[in-house]
Amino acid sequence: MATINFGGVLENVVTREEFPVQKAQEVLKNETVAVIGYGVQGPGQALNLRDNGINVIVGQRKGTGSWKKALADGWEEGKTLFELEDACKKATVVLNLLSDAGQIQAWDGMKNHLTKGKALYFSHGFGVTFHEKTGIVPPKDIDVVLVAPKGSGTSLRSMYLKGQGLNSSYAVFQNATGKAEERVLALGIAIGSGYLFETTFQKEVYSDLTGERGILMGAIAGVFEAQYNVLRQRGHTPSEAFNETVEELTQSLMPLVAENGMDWMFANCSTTAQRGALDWKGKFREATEPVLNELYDSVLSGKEAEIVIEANNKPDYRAKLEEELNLMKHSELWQTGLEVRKLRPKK
Ligand SMILES: NC(=O)C1=CN([C@@H]2O[C@H](COP(=O)(O)OP(=O)(O)OC[C@H]3O[C@@H](n4cnc5c(N)ncnc54)[C@H](O)[C@@H]3O)[C@@H](O)[C@H]2O)C=CC1
Ligand SMILES: CC(=O)[C@](C)(O)C(=O)O
Ligand SMILES: [Mg+2]
Ligand SMILES: [Mg+2]
Repeated sequence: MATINFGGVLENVVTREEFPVQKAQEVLKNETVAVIGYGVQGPGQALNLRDNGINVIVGQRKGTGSWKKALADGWEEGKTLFELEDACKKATVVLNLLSDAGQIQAWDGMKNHLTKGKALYFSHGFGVTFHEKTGIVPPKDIDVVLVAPKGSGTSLRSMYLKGQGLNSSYAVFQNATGKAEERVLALGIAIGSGYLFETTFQKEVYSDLTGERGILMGAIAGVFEAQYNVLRQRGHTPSEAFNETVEELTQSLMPLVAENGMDWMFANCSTTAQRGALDWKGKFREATEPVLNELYDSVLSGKEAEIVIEANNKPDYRAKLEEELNLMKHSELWQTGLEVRKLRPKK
């Protein structure tokens, strides 16, 4: 484990250099790893594990779209693809990658198969942290661990195929066998993480729910809409409003931030832009900090978890969600985006 100085704060980080895939293979050589759920994280983690030479099977409800996807990805019914509970029974390590709401419904059936010495793994601290709402309380004689890739399962897979790796956080909630730590690190590396940073189940879920509702998804989608609307109301064309709000950010400026930091992006913009952006940055920070605090409180109190669980329990939830996403897709802003993306020159 390397200790890294992050701007003056020391943290433990595990990289592929000190914990190579070969070591993960060695640690997991006698394990049967079952990936339960084949939605977004399921395929990314299962395929990376398979390509890394781990003994992996998939558990999924038969007849669903995800089951068909698993078949298309080369998992074979009765050999490497099973019903949920059959896979849990065969496994020594169970990766619970059902949707957070699905985990609640499937828990009673799954927990019977979590016998002494097995390991139960999550990619979110949700179920265990909010156990009063989810009912997910693991038996005491198993290991309970977490590896949470900090990005979509789709990226986990595509980055792995390019030889890169998404970063993931990891945590041990329960160490019944004395081997939970090496098991979780081996799993973290074998699912294709670039490096692993240490956390707890609680810290993971509080930061994750805040991040996705905040800047990663909710805030950025909201601020995009606000700026696009203002530009449109002030007489700008859709393409101008879109390019000045989204396209320039994703195509030019954020890649510069990703490459070398915010000051580097600023340094590569005009002095006119730098002056104005530095002056307005504080105003945006002050306007949004109270909203982000309100959000964090709502996460901490369990209200956000409750909203998600309740929404998912409605029978028409998927259809309603689909409708909301469709509304976004068909808005002028994102229809403009569709056309703008087509205009990007191809290699
Ligand atoms: N989507 C992502 O890329 C990320 C997800 N995570 C976490 O990973 C876990 C899995 O998330 P996703 O892959 O997004 O899940 P998902 O929403 O794609 O669903 C996964 C699977 O759960 C199954 N499922 C849903 N309800 C069920 C039920 N009642 N009974 C049995 N099966 C059911 C579905 O058939 C689907 O195959 C969650 O804990 C999530 O918070 C963490 C990081 C990123
Ligand atoms: C992709 C990810 O890490 C998220 C946004 O937290 C999620 O999908 O839950
Ligand atoms: Mg996340
Ligand atoms: Mg999340």
